[in-house]
Amino acid sequence: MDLDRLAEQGYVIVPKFLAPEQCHELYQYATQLAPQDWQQAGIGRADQYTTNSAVRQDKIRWLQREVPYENAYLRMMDQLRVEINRYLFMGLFDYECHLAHYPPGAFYRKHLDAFKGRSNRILTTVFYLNPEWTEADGGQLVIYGDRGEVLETVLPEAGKLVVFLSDVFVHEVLAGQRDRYSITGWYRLNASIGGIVDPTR
Ligand SMILES: O=C(O)CCC(=O)C(=O)O
Ligand SMILES: [Fe+2]
Repeated sequence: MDLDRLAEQGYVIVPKFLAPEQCHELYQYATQLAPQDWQQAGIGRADQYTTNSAVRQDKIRWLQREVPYENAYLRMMDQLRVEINRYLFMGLFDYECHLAHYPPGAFYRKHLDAFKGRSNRILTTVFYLNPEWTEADGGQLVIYGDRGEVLETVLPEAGKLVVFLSDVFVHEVLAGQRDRYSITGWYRLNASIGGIVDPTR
């Protein structure tokens, strides 16, 4: 992964972050989950959490260390965290992530993943699991610059990882024609102060 690029432009797109076999396993895992394994995605954290289908319509599943397939991904992202800290001195403290499933037609309107000075979400990672995704399938991630210009339009293709600063880049997920699977996560700083434990979600 090109950490210089991340440092320079605030985001990086890695077309083949994982080998095809690893992507395929995660894809199989995500697609065989039962409806009760998923929850309606919301906006906001902890006591500010609400669901709002006008803003986002995906279903999510927080990954847990107790589930082997899920732990494997978490451990890999832990390694990446150490690498980023070593190289960019970011002091990232931990990582949380969820699987996301966007059924056909589902979207996530323009948003930031964190607000300046208000959140401990520092870096967003999005990893895509979708084999043979084409332009016609839609479901692109659009990343905007600070004047509202389009910086990147990203196809959610299997193996691709996108990493960006959570409080800098407005982004959105366009509606697609197919079921769209991804793993979205956040590297966080430890914002616990005065013995008050900061909730992870
Ligand atoms: O799936 C994507 O491309 C982005 C998802 C996203 O923006 C989020 O979950 O906050
Ligand atoms: Fe987001």
